Amino acid sequence: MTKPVDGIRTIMTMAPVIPVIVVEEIAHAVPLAQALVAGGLPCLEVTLRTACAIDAIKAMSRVEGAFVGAGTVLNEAQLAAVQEAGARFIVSPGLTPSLGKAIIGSGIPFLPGVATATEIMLGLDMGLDHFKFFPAEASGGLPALKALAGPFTQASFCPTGGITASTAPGWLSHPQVPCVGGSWVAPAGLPDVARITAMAQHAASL
Ligand SMILES: O=C(O)C(=O)C[C@H](O)[C@H](O)COP(=O)(O)O
Repeated sequence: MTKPVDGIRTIMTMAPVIPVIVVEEIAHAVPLAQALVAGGLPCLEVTLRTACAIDAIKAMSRVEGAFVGAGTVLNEAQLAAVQEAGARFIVSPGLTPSLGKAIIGSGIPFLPGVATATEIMLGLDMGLDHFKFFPAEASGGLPALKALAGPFTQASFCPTGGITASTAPGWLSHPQVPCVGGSWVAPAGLPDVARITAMAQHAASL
Protein backbone atom coordinates (compact mmCIF):
# COMPACT_ATOMS: atom_id res chain seq x y z
CA MET A 1 0.00 0.00 0.00
CA THR A 2 1.29 3.45 -0.91
CA LYS A 3 1.75 6.06 1.79
CA PRO A 4 -1.17 8.54 1.98
CA VAL A 5 -0.54 11.80 0.15
CA ASP A 6 0.32 14.54 2.65
CA GLY A 7 -1.13 17.98 2.23
CA ILE A 8 -4.60 17.56 0.75
CA ARG A 9 -6.21 17.86 4.21
CA THR A 10 -4.54 21.23 4.73
CA ILE A 11 -5.78 22.41 1.35
CA MET A 12 -9.32 21.22 2.08
CA THR A 13 -9.41 23.15 5.35
CA MET A 14 -8.13 26.50 4.03
CA ALA A 15 -11.73 27.63 3.45
CA PRO A 16 -15.16 25.97 3.39
CA VAL A 17 -15.46 26.41 -0.38
CA ILE A 18 -13.05 25.61 -3.22
CA PRO A 19 -14.07 27.65 -6.27
CA VAL A 20 -14.23 25.55 -9.45
CA ILE A 21 -13.05 27.88 -12.19
CA VAL A 22 -13.48 27.77 -15.96
CA VAL A 23 -11.33 30.51 -17.55
CA GLU A 24 -12.56 31.31 -21.05
CA GLU A 25 -10.24 34.27 -21.62
CA ILE A 26 -6.82 34.71 -20.07
CA ALA A 27 -7.58 38.36 -19.29
CA HIS A 28 -10.20 37.15 -16.79
CA ALA A 29 -7.79 35.00 -14.78
CA VAL A 30 -5.97 37.48 -12.55
CA PRO A 31 -8.94 39.72 -11.61
CA LEU A 32 -10.99 36.62 -10.83
CA ALA A 33 -8.28 35.17 -8.59
CA GLN A 34 -7.78 38.51 -6.86
CA ALA A 35 -11.51 38.84 -6.17
CA LEU A 36 -11.78 35.31 -4.76
CA VAL A 37 -8.69 35.70 -2.57
CA ALA A 38 -9.88 39.13 -1.37
CA GLY A 39 -13.17 37.53 -0.35
CA GLY A 40 -11.40 34.85 1.68
CA LEU A 41 -11.17 31.90 -0.71
CA PRO A 42 -7.45 31.29 -1.33
CA CYS A 43 -7.65 27.77 -2.70
CA LEU A 44 -8.60 27.84 -6.41
CA GLU A 45 -9.31 24.89 -8.73
CA VAL A 46 -8.70 25.86 -12.35
CA THR A 47 -10.30 23.30 -14.65
CA LEU A 48 -8.52 22.10 -17.78
CA ARG A 49 -11.65 22.67 -19.82
CA THR A 50 -10.46 25.60 -21.87
CA ALA A 51 -7.56 26.38 -24.18
CA CYS A 52 -6.11 28.99 -21.83
CA ALA A 53 -6.36 26.90 -18.64
CA ILE A 54 -2.61 26.25 -18.37
CA ASP A 55 -1.81 29.93 -18.85
CA ALA A 56 -4.51 30.76 -16.31
CA ILE A 57 -2.86 28.48 -13.73
CA LYS A 58 0.44 30.25 -14.33
CA ALA A 59 -1.09 33.72 -14.07
CA MET A 60 -3.29 33.00 -11.04
CA SER A 61 -0.39 31.33 -9.20
CA ARG A 62 1.33 34.72 -9.15
CA VAL A 63 -1.61 36.40 -7.36
CA GLU A 64 -0.66 37.08 -3.76
CA GLY A 65 -2.41 34.76 -1.37
CA ALA A 66 -3.72 32.41 -4.07
CA PHE A 67 -3.15 28.67 -3.77
CA VAL A 68 -3.88 27.33 -7.23
CA GLY A 69 -4.56 23.76 -8.27
CA ALA A 70 -5.61 22.09 -11.49
CA GLY A 71 -8.99 20.43 -12.01
CA THR A 72 -10.22 18.06 -14.71
CA VAL A 73 -6.81 16.35 -14.77
CA LEU A 74 -7.43 13.12 -16.67
CA ASN A 75 -4.02 11.73 -17.64
CA GLU A 76 -0.27 11.85 -17.06
CA ALA A 77 0.41 14.32 -19.87
CA GLN A 78 -1.91 16.82 -18.23
CA LEU A 79 -0.32 16.13 -14.84
CA ALA A 80 3.09 17.09 -16.21
CA ALA A 81 1.73 20.22 -17.89
CA VAL A 82 -0.04 21.54 -14.81
CA GLN A 83 2.92 20.86 -12.54
CA GLU A 84 5.11 22.76 -14.98
CA ALA A 85 2.58 25.62 -14.82
CA GLY A 86 2.85 25.75 -11.02
CA ALA A 87 -0.26 23.88 -9.86
CA ARG A 88 -0.01 23.04 -6.15
CA PHE A 89 -2.68 20.33 -6.09
CA ILE A 90 -4.58 18.11 -8.50
CA VAL A 91 -8.30 17.44 -8.76
CA SER A 92 -9.81 14.86 -11.07
CA PRO A 93 -13.46 14.05 -11.72
CA GLY A 94 -12.62 10.35 -11.29
CA LEU A 95 -9.89 7.92 -10.28
CA THR A 96 -8.06 5.44 -12.47
CA PRO A 97 -5.21 3.23 -11.25
CA SER A 98 -2.78 4.72 -13.80
CA LEU A 99 -3.57 8.36 -13.01
CA GLY A 100 -3.67 7.69 -9.27
CA LYS A 101 -0.28 5.98 -9.37
CA ALA A 102 1.29 8.81 -11.37
CA ILE A 103 -0.05 11.55 -9.10
CA ILE A 104 0.84 9.74 -5.88
CA GLY A 105 4.32 9.08 -7.31
CA SER A 106 4.76 12.78 -8.06
CA GLY A 107 4.00 13.69 -4.43
CA ILE A 108 1.56 16.50 -5.28
CA PRO A 109 -1.62 16.60 -3.14
CA PHE A 110 -4.46 14.86 -4.95
CA LEU A 111 -8.25 14.99 -4.68
CA PRO A 112 -9.72 12.25 -6.88
CA GLY A 113 -13.39 12.08 -7.75
CA VAL A 114 -15.53 9.21 -6.45
CA ALA A 115 -19.25 8.46 -6.55
CA THR A 116 -19.45 4.81 -5.47
CA ALA A 117 -18.24 2.50 -2.71
CA THR A 118 -16.03 0.65 -5.19
CA GLU A 119 -14.31 3.87 -6.24
CA ILE A 120 -13.70 4.82 -2.60
CA MET A 121 -12.23 1.35 -2.02
CA LEU A 122 -9.93 1.78 -5.03
CA GLY A 123 -8.72 5.07 -3.51
CA LEU A 124 -8.23 3.55 -0.06
CA ASP A 125 -6.25 0.71 -1.61
CA MET A 126 -3.97 3.34 -3.14
CA GLY A 127 -3.49 5.07 0.23
CA LEU A 128 -5.89 7.94 -0.49
CA ASP A 129 -8.55 8.98 2.01
CA HIS A 130 -9.68 12.43 0.83
CA PHE A 131 -12.06 12.46 -2.12
CA LYS A 132 -14.13 14.74 -4.30
CA PHE A 133 -17.71 13.41 -4.20
CA PHE A 134 -18.69 14.05 -7.80
CA PRO A 135 -21.23 14.74 -9.22
CA ALA A 136 -22.59 15.43 -5.77
CA GLU A 137 -26.22 16.40 -6.39
CA ALA A 138 -26.73 14.13 -9.41
CA SER A 139 -25.30 11.16 -7.48
CA GLY A 140 -28.02 11.38 -4.87
CA GLY A 141 -27.10 14.48 -2.90
CA LEU A 142 -26.49 14.57 0.83
CA PRO A 143 -28.47 11.35 1.53
CA ALA A 144 -26.14 9.48 -0.83
CA LEU A 145 -23.04 10.94 0.79
CA LYS A 146 -24.34 10.05 4.26
CA ALA A 147 -24.93 6.47 3.14
CA LEU A 148 -21.48 6.21 1.54
CA ALA A 149 -19.65 7.89 4.43
CA GLY A 150 -21.13 5.40 6.91
CA PRO A 151 -18.85 2.44 6.13
CA PHE A 152 -15.88 4.67 5.31
CA THR A 153 -15.40 6.60 8.54
CA GLN A 154 -11.73 7.18 7.67
CA ALA A 155 -12.64 9.08 4.48
CA SER A 156 -13.27 12.81 4.00
CA PHE A 157 -15.13 14.33 1.09
CA CYS A 158 -15.31 17.54 -0.89
CA PRO A 159 -18.75 17.29 -2.53
CA THR A 160 -18.83 19.08 -5.89
CA GLY A 161 -21.37 19.32 -8.68
CA GLY A 162 -24.63 21.20 -8.40
CA ILE A 163 -23.87 22.81 -5.03
CA THR A 164 -25.04 26.38 -4.40
CA ALA A 165 -24.66 29.02 -1.70
CA SER A 166 -27.94 27.87 -0.19
CA THR A 167 -27.24 24.11 -0.26
CA ALA A 168 -23.58 24.31 0.84
CA PRO A 169 -24.33 24.65 4.60
CA GLY A 170 -26.21 21.33 4.61
CA TRP A 171 -23.25 19.53 3.06
CA LEU A 172 -20.77 21.28 5.37
CA SER A 173 -22.70 20.13 8.43
CA HIS A 174 -21.61 16.54 7.70
CA PRO A 175 -18.61 15.65 9.92
CA GLN A 176 -16.74 14.04 6.99
CA VAL A 177 -17.11 17.13 4.79
CA PRO A 178 -14.43 19.77 5.51
CA CYS A 179 -15.24 21.73 2.34
CA VAL A 180 -17.35 21.78 -0.81
CA GLY A 181 -16.44 22.72 -4.36
CA GLY A 182 -18.49 24.87 -6.67
CA SER A 183 -18.52 27.15 -9.66
CA TRP A 184 -21.22 29.45 -8.27
CA VAL A 185 -18.60 31.78 -6.76
CA ALA A 186 -16.78 32.13 -10.10
CA PRO A 187 -19.33 32.81 -12.83
CA ALA A 188 -18.17 32.80 -16.45
CA GLY A 189 -17.36 36.00 -18.29
CA LEU A 190 -15.56 39.20 -17.45
CA PRO A 191 -15.24 39.12 -13.66
CA ASP A 192 -17.46 41.53 -11.75
CA VAL A 193 -14.87 41.96 -9.01
CA ALA A 194 -17.17 43.52 -6.40
CA ARG A 195 -19.84 40.86 -6.88
CA ILE A 196 -17.38 37.96 -6.86
CA THR A 197 -15.63 39.31 -3.76
CA ALA A 198 -19.00 39.55 -2.00
CA MET A 199 -19.96 35.99 -3.03
CA ALA A 200 -16.56 34.74 -1.87
CA GLN A 201 -16.96 36.53 1.48
CA HIS A 202 -20.29 34.84 1.98
CA ALA A 203 -18.86 31.43 0.97
CA ALA A 204 -15.88 31.89 3.27
CA SER A 205 -18.23 32.52 6.19
CA LEU A 206 -20.20 29.27 5.74
O1 LIG B 1 -14.35 19.96 -14.36
C1 LIG B 1 -14.10 19.16 -13.47
O2 LIG B 1 -12.96 18.81 -13.22
C2 LIG B 1 -15.10 18.51 -12.68
O3 LIG B 1 -14.82 17.51 -12.17
C3 LIG B 1 -16.42 19.01 -12.52
C4 LIG B 1 -16.60 20.29 -11.72
O4 LIG B 1 -15.95 20.25 -10.50
C5 LIG B 1 -18.06 20.47 -11.52
O5 LIG B 1 -18.69 20.38 -12.77
C6 LIG B 1 -18.43 21.75 -10.88
O6 LIG B 1 -19.81 21.71 -10.67
P1 LIG B 1 -20.73 22.99 -10.53
O7 LIG B 1 -20.32 23.70 -9.28
O8 LIG B 1 -22.10 22.45 -10.49
O9 LIG B 1 -20.47 23.83 -11.76
